[in-house]
This record gives sequence, structure tokens and C-alpha cells, in this order.
Amino acid sequence: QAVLSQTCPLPAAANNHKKDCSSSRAVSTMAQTIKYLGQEEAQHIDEELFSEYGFSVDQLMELAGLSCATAVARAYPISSLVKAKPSLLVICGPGNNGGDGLVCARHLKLFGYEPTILYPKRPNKPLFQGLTIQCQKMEIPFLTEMPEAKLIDEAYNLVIDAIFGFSFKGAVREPFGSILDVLKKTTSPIASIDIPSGWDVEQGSADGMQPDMLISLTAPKKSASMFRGRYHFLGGRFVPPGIERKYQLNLPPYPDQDCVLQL
Ligand SMILES: NC(=O)C1=CN([C@@H]2O[C@H](COP(=O)(O)OP(=O)(O)OC[C@H]3O[C@@H](n4cnc5c(N)ncnc54)[C@H](O)[C@@H]3O)[C@@H](O)[C@H]2O)[C@@H](O)CC1
Ligand SMILES: [K+]
Repeated sequence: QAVLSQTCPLPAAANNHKKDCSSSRAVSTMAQTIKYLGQEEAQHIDEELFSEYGFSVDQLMELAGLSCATAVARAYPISSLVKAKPSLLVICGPGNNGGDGLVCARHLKLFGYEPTILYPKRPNKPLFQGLTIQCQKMEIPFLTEMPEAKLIDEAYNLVIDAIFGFSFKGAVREPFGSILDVLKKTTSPIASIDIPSGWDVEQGSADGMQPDMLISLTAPKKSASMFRGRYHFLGGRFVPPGIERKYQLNLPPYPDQDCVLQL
């Protein structure tokens, strides 16, 4: 069982401390330690949510994407941004992690940010086509190619990495290899959805990109123990008690009606 090895001296549910505990990879809430999931375990939970618990993909994607947008707005409020415009670059990959990115971009636009999307590999499925149309109708611009690192640093306050999630495996295929190479050179902070893209889901990546923020969905994955950025949030407040018991997730309580929790 993957549990955390260290504990944080401050109560995670206080939800206000930013960096205080982030040198410790541990997340301890009261007597519980939150579980870090392996790749197969994360995929099993995903399948069960759809097959046994009656959820649909678009439903959970909406909640996941809303969590991500909320967490981004908490960590990088518009008033704190350094550039004149609240510009963000959202990079979406070919699977459901990319779908979370599209939902996240749409909500960030509603929150007053100015997202731009790069979506180079679009699945030919109604779900993703619908999410793309929704973003277009929200008047979110789509880029046709990845800008250079210097241009990203000049133009965007933050990059949202929605390229790969818990199904990523093997060597990175194009066009995403080149995109990840650019992201390694950027100095704009990166907020990764679920997994820092390019990282092995369990082992992380010593020479991979180093995001400033990680938003773990449902529960953190094992590679999250290697995250060294400032903000680690938990989102995806939709886990039924049966899943939580079966996988011994030991999720910390979300504050009040919030859809995110800072770990
Ligand atoms: N169960 C959950 O908690 C939920 C998960 N969601 C999201 O779904 C994600 C998982 O989605 P998916 O299973 O669709 O998978 P991913 O989005 O992680 O990636 C799969 C896609 O990436 C491609 N890919 C994999 N390895 C690659 C490589 N080495 N080079 C290039 N391309 C590669 C695959 O061909 C596939 O198109 C999660 O991380 C999370 O973001 C949410 O949408 C909904 C709820
Ligand atoms: K990601």
C-alpha cells in the first residue's frame, strides 16, 4: 500500500498555508495519511466510477476541470499576476487529461482570465468536439503551433499543462516531445493537471519539467511525492464512499463546500 512516509506539522485542512509544508512530501490529516495511487490503481478507479458507480466521462471531466480552474484561481489570483493581461496558455493533450484542460480553460475564462489553448491532437469523438466548440464559443483563441519558450515567457502569466494524465506510458511521441522540450525551457510557472506531463506516473522524472503547481485529481499518484513546486491541490470531489473504502484512499475532508483542498 502506498502511503506517505512523512507528516506535515500543520493541519492540511487549514487550507491557507502555501509553502509551509511543501518541503515535506507528506500529507497528513488528523490520524489519516492520504494514499498515493499507482498507475493501474488509478485506472481501475476510473473504470469503476463509470462501470459500477454510474458516472459518465463528461460529468467527471466537468467536475475535474472546474476543480483545476478553482485551484488555479486560488494559487494565482488575477490581482497577483505580473503581466498587464491575465493571460494563460492551456496545452491540451490527446486524452481525458486534455479534456480536463478544455473544461478548465472554459471556467477560467468565466472567472475573468484570458486563456489561449493549444490543442494539437484532437480525438474524433463527440465529447472532445463539444468541449472544443464550447471553448470557441467562449471566445477563447486556439493556437495553431507551440510558441517558442521566450514568447511564452513574454506573453503568458502561467502555462496549464493538460497534456498527459495517469495513462501516459513510454517514450513521448510527437508533437508532444517538442512541446515538452519547450516547456522545460520556459520560466513562466506551470500548473500541471493530475501528473506533470512526461513524468512516469509512478517514478516521476528527474530531468523532466518542474511545475510550480500540481492539481491531483481523485487522489495523488505516486509521482506526486517527487513534486517540488509551491502548490499541491487535491480536486475532483466526487469520490463515493465505496471507492474510498475499497482503495483505502484516506482522503482529507474538503473544507465546507469547496471543490479543492490545498495539500
Ligand atoms: N478517474 C478520474 O479521477 C478522472 C480522470 N480524469 C482525467 O483523465 C486522465 C486520464 O485520461 P486518459 O486515460 O484518457 O489518459 P491521458 O489523458 O493520461 O492520456 C492518454 C492519451 O495520451 C496518449 N499517450 C500515452 N502515452 C503517450 C506517449 N508516451 N506519447 C504520446 N502520447 C501518449 C494516448 O495515446 C492517449 O491518447 C486523468 O489523468 C485525469 O486528468 C477526468 O477527466 C475525470 C475523472
Ligand atoms: K498533465
